[in-house]
Amino acid sequence: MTAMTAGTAAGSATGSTAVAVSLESVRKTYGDVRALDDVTWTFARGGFTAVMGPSGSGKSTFLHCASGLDRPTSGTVRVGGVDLGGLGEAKRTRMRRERIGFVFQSFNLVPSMDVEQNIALPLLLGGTEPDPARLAEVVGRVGLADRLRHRPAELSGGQQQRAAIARALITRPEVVFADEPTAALDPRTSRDVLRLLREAADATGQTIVLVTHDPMAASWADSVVFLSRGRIVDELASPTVAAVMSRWESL
Ligand SMILES: Nc1ncnc2c1ncn2[C@@H]1O[C@H](COP(=O)(O)OP(=O)(O)OP(=O)(O)O)[C@@H](O)[C@H]1O
Repeated sequence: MTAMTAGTAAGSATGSTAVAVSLESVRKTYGDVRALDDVTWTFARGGFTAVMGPSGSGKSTFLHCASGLDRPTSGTVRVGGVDLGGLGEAKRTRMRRERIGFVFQSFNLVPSMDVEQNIALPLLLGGTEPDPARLAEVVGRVGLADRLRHRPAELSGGQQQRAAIARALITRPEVVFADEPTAALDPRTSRDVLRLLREAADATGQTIVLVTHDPMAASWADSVVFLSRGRIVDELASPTVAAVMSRWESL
């Protein structure tokens, strides 16, 4: 299969032309290893895209570079039109906190804080108190209203991930990056988490980029992009579990 050098994922299906995230000729090398090899891609606003590929194909590197957690060796990454490469560390940190949401496999909640404090953390770190109405809305959406005074260790894995999703959404970020968010969850709990991400795209026009190994999780997306050896090699629109598995076989 030949490498695709450009593409528009997900949100193109909605007719939106606004770009949430773009990568242009992005490379990331570690010594001799080309973890990302000339990747050019755009994520349209309001789309839900899954990123799949074999182990070592560059998925985490892709997510880290696209979200500003890491800097590419060369190339340009823009979030909401802002060139991340042109920002100093303080501005990049602020951009990540205010305009980008993150959800990780291991939840990454602060153990000493209760659920409400964890959800409000991006705002507290920025020196602002959460708006009570916004907090109530997000807490209601993830179904944790009766757990606000609990610490993470007192919650199930699914509840912890729902708290992490609320934390990712509290600032109304334009894009949410999720790295294997369902890998530690059972199928039913995984569905709850994926439904929340789907709703974030459908109801509030947020852009979702989901790295996953799981065809079922990928089938919740509008589109799947496949990475192989640091390059985007395929895209599948309107994915079904069977279609994802079939494409996967051909990678
Ligand atoms: N910090 C690093 N130092 C050296 N090599 C790295 C580093 N991070 C990633 N790599 C290499 O870059 C390539 C892509 O790694 P990456 O973690 O992005 O793949 P992945 O698709 O996310 O893999 P997995 O599904 O196993 O998590 C691999 O060859 C990996 O060994």
